Amino acid sequence: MGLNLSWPCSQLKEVLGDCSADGSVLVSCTSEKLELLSGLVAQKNMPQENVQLNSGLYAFLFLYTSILGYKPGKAVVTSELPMGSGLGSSASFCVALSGALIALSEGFSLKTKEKKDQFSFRKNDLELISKWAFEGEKIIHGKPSGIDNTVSTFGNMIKFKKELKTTNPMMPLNSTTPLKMLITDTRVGRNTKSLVSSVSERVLRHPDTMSSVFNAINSISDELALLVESPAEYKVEVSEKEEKLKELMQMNQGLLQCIGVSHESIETVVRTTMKEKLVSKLTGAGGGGCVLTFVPTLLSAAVTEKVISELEQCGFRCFMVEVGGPGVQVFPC
Ligand SMILES: Nc1ncnc2c1ncn2[C@@H]1O[C@H](COP(=O)(O)OP(=O)(O)OP(=O)(O)O)[C@@H](O)[C@H]1O
Ligand SMILES: C[C@@](O)(CCO)CC(=O)[O-]
Ligand SMILES: [Mg+2]
Repeated sequence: MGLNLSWPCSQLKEVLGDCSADGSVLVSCTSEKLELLSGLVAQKNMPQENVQLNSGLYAFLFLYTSILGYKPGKAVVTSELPMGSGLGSSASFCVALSGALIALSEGFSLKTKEKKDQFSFRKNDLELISKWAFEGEKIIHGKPSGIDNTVSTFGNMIKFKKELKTTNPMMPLNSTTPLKMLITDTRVGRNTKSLVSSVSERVLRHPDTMSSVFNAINSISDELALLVESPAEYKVEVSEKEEKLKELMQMNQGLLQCIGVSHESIETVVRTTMKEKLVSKLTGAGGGGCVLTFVPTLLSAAVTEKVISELEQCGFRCFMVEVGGPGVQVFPC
């Protein structure tokens, strides 16, 4: 981001007071602490165009001082994800940071894999990292569900249901077929926090209707989870499965539009891809940001290129990805 900021450890201690930093003991950021953190950031007089980064800096200072205390250190952050675009950049940032800080914290030892210089976290550590990252997400985004930090930590595909308080809210899915998606970044900036609160306001205005829409979205998620785990061995089975997936994505986009998180730019992507019978849905909080287009196994390269070129002519940016991947990993430098 081209920012280079530093705070003397003595100043952090003076402003934030004595703390018994311990990576294994989770704490939440209180509003008083947030006020102190915002004071530390405000004195850097950052340019106005960077103001949206402030919440990330509060999360950074909170996680750093809560896990490592006032130990001196240098953190360099680089990212390939577009920020504030619905790809979970805020959670990835918090997970990567928490992972690195936990790995450096006292009394912590990483499990060494056979491969030289590659380390891995134990399951309990991953849970801890995800929880710390959730605390960071709360600073950035107000009321996160926990889905983004969970996926960023554990990787692969996860079915996540926030209300499952009694049991684990997450269930890893064993996907039987690779899923390819075209990501289109509309480059329309938006903010997860304000989008989520606009949905809450709509819920207050139309509680019954919104509740029915949420139920429908829940059923789509359940159906999708079953679908991705169902085996498909033959071409015909694969294409049947893909048709169902397309239909679920299409219905999901319709419902997301209904709760007010679509955007003109998102609808442009939906219409452009629809010309080639491809289905798209917004991702993350919506309101602009990124859109996912499902890429069927047998889609020809010519059609893919045609769609990408048309989307790029609208000023959008496209990336081809496969769903799933590893979660948090640590490599010593
Ligand atoms: N790599 C990063 N480094 C520092 N801060 C970051 C980084 N990524 C995200 N942030 C912080 O998070 C904010 C964006 O979070 P937001 O939740 O709105 O977007 P997102 O996570 O990309 O999208 P979504 O939550 O919808 O998937 C940024 O304005 C910044 O404060
Ligand atoms: C929009 C949202 O569902 C994901 C943001 O990437 C919000 C959340 O679950 O915290
Ligand atoms: Mg986010």
